[in-house]
Amino acid sequence: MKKIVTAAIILNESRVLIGRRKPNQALGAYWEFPGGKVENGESLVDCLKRELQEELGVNAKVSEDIFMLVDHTYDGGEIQLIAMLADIGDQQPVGTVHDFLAWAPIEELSSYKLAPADLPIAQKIIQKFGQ
Ligand SMILES: Nc1nc2c([nH]c(=O)n2[C@@H]2O[C@H](COP(=O)(O)OP(=O)(O)OP(=O)(O)O)[C@@H](O)[C@H]2O)c(=O)[nH]1
Repeated sequence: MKKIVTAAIILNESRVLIGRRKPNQALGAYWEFPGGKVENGESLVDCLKRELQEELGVNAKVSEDIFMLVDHTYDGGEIQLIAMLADIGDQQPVGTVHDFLAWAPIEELSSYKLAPADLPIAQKIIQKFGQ
């Protein structure tokens, strides 16, 4: 069954927050947007708020609007990745699942090894929020 995965676009001035997956995981050492799988009965917004609390220790405001929806098939199966804007104000994220967090300059987003499903989202971020 297709996994529904939420992903947060957290902007701070001209940077966006990304996390690096641990090397021993599926898609090890790829960078991704914070987020994760929707649980039974959970709304997209509630899912992303929960994941941001778990992964970054922040209480985020998540937009109801979908920034971009990407269907992607990995060897391990199909995902539908749903990116939404999220605002964490001046809270400092502290990573609990990624081995690194980075505030990537939007202009440099393409130089990170992003999870393949994230590439169209990164392109849209660059178009919309880049210089
Ligand atoms: N959180 C997040 N997951 C992403 C992104 N792009 C992308 O392909 N994914 C994939 O979507 C799935 C999200 O699952 P998860 O974060 O809840 O849990 P997980 O890594 O343990 O996944 P798994 O249980 O399938 O191994 C993973 O397979 C992950 O590789 C992204 O930008 N953010």
